[in-house]
Amino acid sequence: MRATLLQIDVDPAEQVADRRERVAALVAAQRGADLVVLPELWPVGAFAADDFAAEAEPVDGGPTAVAMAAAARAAGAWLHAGSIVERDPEGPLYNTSLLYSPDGELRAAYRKIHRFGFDEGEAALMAGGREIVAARLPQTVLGLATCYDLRFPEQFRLLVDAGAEVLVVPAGWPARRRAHWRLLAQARAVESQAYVVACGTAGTHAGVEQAGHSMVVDPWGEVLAEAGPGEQVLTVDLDPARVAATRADFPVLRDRVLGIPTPRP
Ligand SMILES: O=C(O)CCC(=O)C(=O)O
Repeated sequence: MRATLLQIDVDPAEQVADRRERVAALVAAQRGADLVVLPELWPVGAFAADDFAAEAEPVDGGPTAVAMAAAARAAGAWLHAGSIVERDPEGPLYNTSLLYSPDGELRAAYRKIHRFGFDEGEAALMAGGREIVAARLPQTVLGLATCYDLRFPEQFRLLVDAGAEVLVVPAGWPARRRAHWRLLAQARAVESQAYVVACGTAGTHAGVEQAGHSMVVDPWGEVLAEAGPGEQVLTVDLDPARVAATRADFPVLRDRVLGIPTPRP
């Protein structure tokens, strides 16, 4: 299973509509990939909170959704289109990831559960999702999480319980915490005995330098491929059978002890 990560440079000098068109062409050019992955909030920038409301769009029929559905069709690949600022018809904004099949059908939408910003930015402006999302592909089962979610192992346990074998994590991770990015991606892979496909952005927007260094980690925790700091296309072959093999050879997930009550001193 060939995965291609598109680590996009989110440059505020580039208009959102221009970036959307450029990225759609880049996705469409990835023929031969089984799965193409984009980062978190690449149209607007994960830290461009002042622009969230203006750039918010619906999941059905919004400009990014339309462009990504067409790009998935052109590439003939599954497309995890990173995330958009979703404007729900009921009002709230969400940080929502979109997954398209090779025929351009929307197969899953995941609203980021853990909002980043400590009462500012995304945490103040967006609502949080309440649903664990896993999606079956012909080759494997994807588990969806976004950026800050990487810090919350309990979400990944629920994804494992939902059958996930490849954990896809689009991000807009700051360069300042690049060491955490690598450590957490490897930790989630080791504890889940699953692949982690972590795709971040490059460049600097809203004054926040991005970490880049998108990576694919295997179920043993080894980094199979890693990008540098700039815009980059990173392609890696995954073997979904390695997930079951790792879980069978070293069956820690089987040894989980559940239901121990939490003491209330
Ligand atoms: O957890 C972090 O250090 C970064 C999280 C983040 O930037 C985000 O979720 O947008």
